[in-house]
Amino acid sequence: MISEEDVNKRIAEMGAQISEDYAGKEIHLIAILKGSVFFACELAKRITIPVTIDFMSVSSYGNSRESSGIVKIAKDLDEPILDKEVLVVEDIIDSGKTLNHLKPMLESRNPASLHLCTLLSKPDRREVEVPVRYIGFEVPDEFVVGYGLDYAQKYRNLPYIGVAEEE
Ligand SMILES: O=P(O)(O)OC[C@H]1O[C@H](OP(=O)(O)OP(=O)(O)O)[C@H](O)[C@@H]1O
Ligand code: HPA
Ligand SMILES: [Mg+2]
Repeated sequence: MISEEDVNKRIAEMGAQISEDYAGKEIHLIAILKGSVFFACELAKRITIPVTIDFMSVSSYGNSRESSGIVKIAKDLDEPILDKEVLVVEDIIDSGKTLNHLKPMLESRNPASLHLCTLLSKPDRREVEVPVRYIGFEVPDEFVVGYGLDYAQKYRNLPYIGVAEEE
């Protein structure tokens, strides 16, 4: 669906935009495991202001193509986010349930600011609205894999975005 070249080009643009928007500040990236790790690493490399990074593990899809609706926190952040400029990094926003659950939880820890950044967004599937500051690509309603996105834990390592065909 999206070639390796196009993904990497877009991530470089996003990194430049974020560096400009947060000029003079430090940015604290929160990557949501596991899907966003590939994107978060590429993005961090393209940000030219000081960057720190932390990880949180939540999962609602398990091995299926549909969100269970239950957002399970398997690992919390290592560091407090009080007074930090926080950017939550996701690989995809689909129903919106994951971020809808996470955003108020993180905001209650009083960061200086908190915005969302996602490589992909699937607007046709949205069940709850979440305000997203940075979106790499809007994609149609197909189950996508690659660049961190899995189907039953596989295909995360593809360097491009593809579509998982129905069996
Ligand atoms: O907008 P939503 O419908 O909530 O879907 C988006 C979330 O689902 C995926 O995670 P998943 O639960 O599959 O965990 P994973 O990152 O470990 O694959 C993806 O990485 C997002 O975190
Ligand atoms: O399209 C998708 N692909 C992989 N994981 C996902 N999690 C939510 N939507 C998707
Ligand atoms: Mg997944």
